[in-house]
Amino acid sequence: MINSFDKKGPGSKEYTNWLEETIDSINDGILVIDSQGTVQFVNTEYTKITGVQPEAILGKPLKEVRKGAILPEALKDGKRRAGIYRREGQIEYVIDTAPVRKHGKIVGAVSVCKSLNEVHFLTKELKNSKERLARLENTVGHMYQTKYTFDDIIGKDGGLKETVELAKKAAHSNLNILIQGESGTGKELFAHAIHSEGPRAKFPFIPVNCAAIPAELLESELFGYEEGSFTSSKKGGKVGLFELSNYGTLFLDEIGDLPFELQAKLLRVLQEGRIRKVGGLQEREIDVQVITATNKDLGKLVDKKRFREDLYYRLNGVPIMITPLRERRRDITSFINFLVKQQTTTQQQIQITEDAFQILSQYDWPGNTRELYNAIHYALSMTEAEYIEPQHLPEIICRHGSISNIYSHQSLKEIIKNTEREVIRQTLKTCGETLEGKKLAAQHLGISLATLYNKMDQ
Ligand SMILES: Nc1ncnc2c1ncn2[C@@H]1O[C@H](COP(=O)(O)OP(=O)(O)OP(=O)(O)O)[C@@H](O)[C@H]1O
Repeated sequence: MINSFDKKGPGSKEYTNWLEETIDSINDGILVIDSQGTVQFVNTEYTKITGVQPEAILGKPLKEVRKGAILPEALKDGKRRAGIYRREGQIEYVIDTAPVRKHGKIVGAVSVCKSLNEVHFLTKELKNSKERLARLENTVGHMYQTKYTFDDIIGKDGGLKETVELAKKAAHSNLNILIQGESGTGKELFAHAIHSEGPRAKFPFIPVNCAAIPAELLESELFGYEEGSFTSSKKGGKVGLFELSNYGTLFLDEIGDLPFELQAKLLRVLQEGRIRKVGGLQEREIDVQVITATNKDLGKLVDKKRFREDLYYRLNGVPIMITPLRERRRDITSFINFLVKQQTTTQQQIQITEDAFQILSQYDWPGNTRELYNAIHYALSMTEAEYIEPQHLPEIICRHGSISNIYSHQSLKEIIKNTEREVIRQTLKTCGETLEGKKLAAQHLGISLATLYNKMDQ
């Protein structure tokens, strides 16, 4: 050991003081006895752990002041002992003991004690961290899983059946897939179904909406960045979505909105199968199936030079076109049946009247299936009876179906009878179904009670 006491050397007062201070600053409790078993030294941590003050113990035989002390055994048998458990009130600790030898002769013994409170604390922390990690893994696992399979796709009209068949084949290929169709036609649903059908199903499915991420962030989101590559960059850098979806599927929604500068970078990644983080030098191989979707006409964007032609062909490995709902009207019945069944209980048998159905099947559905779903959910919450009628549908859809369209299949007699029945039903709903309510309803309608009963029976 090299220190400033070398001149005075071990044995000097300064040296002893320095040694005591050193031992005192150790994080474990230390107690030393001499060859007679008398306590010669305790450090501050020993008092902290055991609660025993130095004046209560120093210069006294350890066996007398600490009943059951094991340290004097080391004087007799010269053995080391480790991990002896002790408890002092709330404080738990473990002791290691060892004899102190000089020229082979036992001249004393030392014990080192460690508080278990810290160990307990750290164990608890570790347990919490493990639980947090498990929760995170669970959440992240769910985040990266698909929600739908091909079984969730409803309908087969207007070529949808063939589209599903094509998508199933594409799922087993390694080709990039481009899904085109109007908003709400089910492009994202198809992307989920393709991923869950194919061999990549057990790996991540990562959806990215290219229109929702600011252009200046998109590149680092997709490819990641190295630490310090820009002022607000995170410590340790960031893993990009391409890398996160390795062996799985990256779903780039609204690909028509991908900034032109990024299109060249995406093309490079798709051609080379390698990515390089923003601000990085190293390249990393990736194995990702890329599914893209757009409700824009990508071909037209190419013509207008707003989308790179070479990228368009790269992405369009398997082109999937989803027909708009107005061109597969027969599917509307399947959607309605599915939604009504899904939303109602077995006791509550809600049906859709012919008039309401006519309106739904003649409407153009610019928002496609999404709009139809919303309309049916709206109607189900508007009706209190067991059938959905035109007045329960969203106003915009009702307004669209003209009178002649709505009633085109009915005779005038039927229209009058149905309208009368509906007016009576609404009036009774307001006045009540009791005798008094019926009298009031008849009065409101300007008919006798007998006529009201008569019409109610029809
Ligand atoms: N054929 C279908 N069968 C069952 N549900 C469907 C079908 N098509 C669409 N849907 C449902 O309609 C809603 C809209 O679908 P989705 O989000 O996949 O459409 P999108 O084409 O991706 O729309 P956008 O272009 O606006 O992003 C979703 O709730 C989806 O589950």
